[in-house]
Amino acid sequence: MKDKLVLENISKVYGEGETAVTALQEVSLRVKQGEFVAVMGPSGSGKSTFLSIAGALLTPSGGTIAIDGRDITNLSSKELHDVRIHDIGFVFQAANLVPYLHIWDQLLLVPRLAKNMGKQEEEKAKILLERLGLAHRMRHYPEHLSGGERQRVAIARAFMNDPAVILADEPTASLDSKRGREIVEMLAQEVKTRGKAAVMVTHDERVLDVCDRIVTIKDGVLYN
Ligand SMILES: Nc1ncnc2c1ncn2[C@@H]1O[C@H](COP(=O)(O)OP(=O)(O)OP(=O)(O)O)[C@@H](O)[C@H]1O
Repeated sequence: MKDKLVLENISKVYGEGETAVTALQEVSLRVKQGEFVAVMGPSGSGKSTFLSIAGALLTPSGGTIAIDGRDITNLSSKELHDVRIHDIGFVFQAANLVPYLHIWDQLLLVPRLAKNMGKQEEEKAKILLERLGLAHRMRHYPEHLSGGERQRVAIARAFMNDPAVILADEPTASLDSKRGREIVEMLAQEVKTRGKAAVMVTHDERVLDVCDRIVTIKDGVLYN
């Protein structure tokens, strides 16, 4: 299978001089199409920094990143913005839904932002909502959904732009263990069916068996 996400020798130093903090040291990771990798590690070990760099939200101090075979390391901020809109789907700890949009518009916001709106996109949204058991919630606003339902909307939204890479930052943090597991299972299933590469930062040991591979970050060093 093809490598969809490749990070090579990534380092990140925050600040300068005496106050400089090395958050990542020569971290490398390859994620293949259809592969779901969990990243674990203690607080402050560099997990968020790693995910932000993989998601083109933060530029590394050294090393290279490629998504779907394209090197994105030295792109301009406008180009990185486009990479985030077209090539990456994010699922955050809290679902981060837009409070004043119902679920249907929430999903269609993605193609609208990417200026890629059409009948096909509506069809895609419909299929995702059905697959994630949300079809009957289409016209509901986030405040009227349960925590698990909100996370499922966040998952559907992450897949809307058909990205090469899915990045999830503790997606089960606000859920009880049963709901948390359901969410990760759904995420894994979509990753497999659609041939995405996924990386999930988690503290939740109960969902690790759903992942294909577990890596650990300690003091900025990644252990495979
Ligand atoms: N913007 C920043 N400026 C300076 N130092 C930072 C910044 N962001 C993170 N750090 C430092 O970099 C290191 C790694 O932080 P990071 O947030 O990546 O860890 P983490 O593993 O995600 O932690 P947690 O599990 O608590 O979220 C920590 O020492 C942190 O204090």
